[in-house]
Amino acid sequence: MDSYTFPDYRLKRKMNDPSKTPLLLVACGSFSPITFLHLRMFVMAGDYIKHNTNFELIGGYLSPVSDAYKKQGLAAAEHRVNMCKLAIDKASNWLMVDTWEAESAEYQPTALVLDHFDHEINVVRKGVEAENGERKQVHIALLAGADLIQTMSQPGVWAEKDLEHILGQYGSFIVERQGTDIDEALASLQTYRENIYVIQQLIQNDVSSTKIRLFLKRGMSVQYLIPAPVVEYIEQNHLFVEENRGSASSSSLPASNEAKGKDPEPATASAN
Ligand SMILES: Nc1ncnc2c1ncn2[C@@H]1O[C@H](COP(=O)(O)OP(=O)(O)OP(=O)(O)O)[C@@H](O)[C@H]1O
Ligand SMILES: NC(=O)c1ccc[n+]([C@@H]2O[C@H](COP(=O)(O)O)[C@@H](O)[C@H]2O)c1
Repeated sequence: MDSYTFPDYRLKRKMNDPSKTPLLLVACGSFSPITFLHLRMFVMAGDYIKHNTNFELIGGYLSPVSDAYKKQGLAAAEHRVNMCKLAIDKASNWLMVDTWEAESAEYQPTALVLDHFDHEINVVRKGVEAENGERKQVHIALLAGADLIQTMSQPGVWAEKDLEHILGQYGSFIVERQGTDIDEALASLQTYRENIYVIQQLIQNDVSSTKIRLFLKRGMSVQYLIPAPVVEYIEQNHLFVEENRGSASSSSLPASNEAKGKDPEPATASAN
């Protein structure tokens, strides 16, 4: 990780409304490959935040998981990072791709990933400018689909202290997802309810990376389901033609892979 630098070129430097609480959204995921829904999640959250909260968004990050996650269908981190960058390059003025997780040789649990952002934003950069040169600490939050929050009630996938850390300290914006009963998913997370914001998908879109990989494997087009430069990149690099299965196992991986019908891996999420 010698060459790693935290990207901050699209972070808001000064708040528009200093009476609000500055907020940063972080989406952790495989992005194998990135889809329009991954990007829509940020936009839906942006609308929700603007109309329903007292937060002011100062930026958003995609954080592709490390190759050590070994999930079925996980393309090499280098490709996943490149695809994420191509997806946001010209299409967004506030989203960035952070490669800290992807460049790590080891799997980084989500709690540690959020700590990394907290450090970069609130310790290194001392938050964001509010008014009269004064700086405000930025609230860091996890942006995720309902299926991810559902795994938080499944035994062995998340360490209890990680849940406390993620939902108690940081909080989460959850986008509804077809096939997941949000009330059921939140039932055992009531302690953290005031830190969990549920966003309705007013136009249902259930595109997933799994479906994209399946189409590609069958030689079907994925045009208009994922960004055009990503379609081009996949073609040029002959990605997802064969399902690439993770091989090695690691004791620090969460069991969600198994729970979601992915490569079974032994579990126990670590915590800080
Ligand atoms: N259609 C969707 N609706 C709501 N959330 C989604 C959707 N697609 C992805 N997400 C969310 O995006 C985040 C990143 O997900 P990830 O890359 O693991 O996506 P995925 O499309 O579910 O992948 P895969 O199909 O490979 O399991 C997760 O929090 C996931 O819940
Ligand atoms: N214990 C944990 O920290 C934990 C458990 C499950 C998933 N996750 C994260 O959620 C994201 C999405 O994972 P899945 O693609 O397996 O749903 C990944 O970034 C992964 O690292 C973290």
